[in-house]
Amino acid sequence: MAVSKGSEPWILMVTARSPTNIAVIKYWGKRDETLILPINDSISVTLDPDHLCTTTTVAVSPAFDSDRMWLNGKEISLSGGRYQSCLREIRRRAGDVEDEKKGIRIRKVDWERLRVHIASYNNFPTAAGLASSAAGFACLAFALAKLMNIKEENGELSSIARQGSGSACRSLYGGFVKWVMGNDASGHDSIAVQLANESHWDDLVIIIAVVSSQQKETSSTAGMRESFDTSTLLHYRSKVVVPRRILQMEEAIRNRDFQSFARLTCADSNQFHAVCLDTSPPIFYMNDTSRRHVLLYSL
Ligand SMILES: Nc1ncnc2c1ncn2[C@@H]1O[C@H](COP(=O)(O)OP(=O)(O)OP(=O)(O)O)[C@@H](O)[C@H]1O
Ligand SMILES: C[C@@](O)(CCOP(=O)(O)OP(=O)(O)O)CC(=O)O
Repeated sequence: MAVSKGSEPWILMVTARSPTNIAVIKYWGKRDETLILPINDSISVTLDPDHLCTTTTVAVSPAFDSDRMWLNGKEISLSGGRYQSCLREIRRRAGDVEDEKKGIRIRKVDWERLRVHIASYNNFPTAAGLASSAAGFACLAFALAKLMNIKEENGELSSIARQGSGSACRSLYGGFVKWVMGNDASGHDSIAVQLANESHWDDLVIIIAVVSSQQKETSSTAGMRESFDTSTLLHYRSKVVVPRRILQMEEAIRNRDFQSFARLTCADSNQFHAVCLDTSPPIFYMNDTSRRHVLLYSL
């Protein structure tokens, strides 16, 4: 039983902050939509949390009668499969929690019954192509894991964040991160691993130019589903191009070889947009400003 010394209803809270990550070899396409298992490995750079980040507070109290969430101040529904998967996976692993000062003791079994409230803020545009789902679900998984005293083992937290949004598994680590696609149908081997920490290449500067803060017309989830179903280029890319590029990108990062890093990043981003164009009906994520910049950087 969850108990407290006093008669007042108690509340326990945890606040966490997670940065977003930008893929330099992109994830686009799932082999399993429910578990969120990708068709290729991907590599990203995690940004400094002082810039683009999510801040999430999670709270538990016997006074709460349902799980609820507010995103950027507005209540959102938690009925979507992704939020439910994260909550279920976290509750399954929850441990005992004791707060001696407040006189609160929560046993492992209590977590099935106790409800949580979640408040999350992104300090950058949501659903606009800046990986809000990555920072958001990484932060959610991390904050809930702290609240419920979960011991992180073998990338388990990255596997839970992945079930919220694929790219989120990479935001749990700083520096350069690879999401290994894995082979197993259970998804246990589809986790993120750190390739190099944030100090490895500390004179690398990332500039984020926000060319539009409007919500995208096609979400990443819907877009990659349509590409998977209709684009032949996507399947060629995932089987032939990406495995080669992953090795080249790992080498470029290891050697801090900016020429190769920039060339591969631009080539992979352009191929991702080519896959979107090869999708039926085609998807356009670039606007006139981003198109002008792609031309500028290719010169
Ligand atoms: N802080 C957050 N906490 C939990 N979920 C979030 C948070 N921020 C965004 N999301 C979820 O992620 C969705 C947006 O994901 P989507 O992949 O479409 O856009 P993005 O991640 O901003 O861009 P991209 O994937 O192209 O980089 C939102 O509609 C919401 O469901
Ligand atoms: C273009 C991308 O940013 C797509 C990210 O897609 P999401 O991770 O947002 O998709 P879901 O797994 O369906 O939530 C490339 C990348 O981050 O690797």
